[in-house]
Amino acid sequence: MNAISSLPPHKIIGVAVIWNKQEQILIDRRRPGGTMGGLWEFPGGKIEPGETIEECIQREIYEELGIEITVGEHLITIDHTYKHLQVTLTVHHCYHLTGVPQAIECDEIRWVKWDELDQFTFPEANVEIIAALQKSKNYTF
Ligand SMILES: Nc1nc2c([nH]c(=O)n2[C@H]2C[C@H](O)[C@@H](COP(=O)(O)OP(=O)(O)OP(=O)(O)O)O2)c(=O)[nH]1
Ligand SMILES: [Mg+2]
Repeated sequence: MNAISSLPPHKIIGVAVIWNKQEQILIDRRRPGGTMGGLWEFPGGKIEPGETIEECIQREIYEELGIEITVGEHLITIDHTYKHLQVTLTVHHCYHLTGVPQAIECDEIRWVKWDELDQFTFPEANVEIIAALQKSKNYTF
């Protein structure tokens, strides 16, 4: 195998940190079995051709959870290489507008406080997202 064919696939992902009025964040549990099955994540998914990252996030959140959100400021962009997969996660703060979140494409969903995130197991790439989030919250309050 040469160097090119051994490169893992690269996915460009829009990711949402969705806040509600109670200052909670929405997390979802990935379905068992698949890539990173059973781990918790911030909802989101792959960008489609011609889409901005904000449009991608809004579409994915409607498809996965059936809710409307406003996409707000950029939090962080993470490039991470897993064993068989490379991801670029572009993360935005988002605000819940309407609809009750439904587990359409995941196993389970939960609203949690930012300081409860440590109690859930996320993919490796999320360590930096959670650190950025906790840092920004510490500075806000
Ligand atoms: N949505 C989301 N994905 C994450 C996070 N952290 C993390 O490493 N990822 C990875 C897991 C997936 O490989 C990818 C998300 O893309 P996706 O949801 O479209 O991927 P998937 O594997 O579920 O879908 P597919 O390729 O089978 O269609 O990014 C996170 O916090 N949120
Ligand atoms: Mg997804």
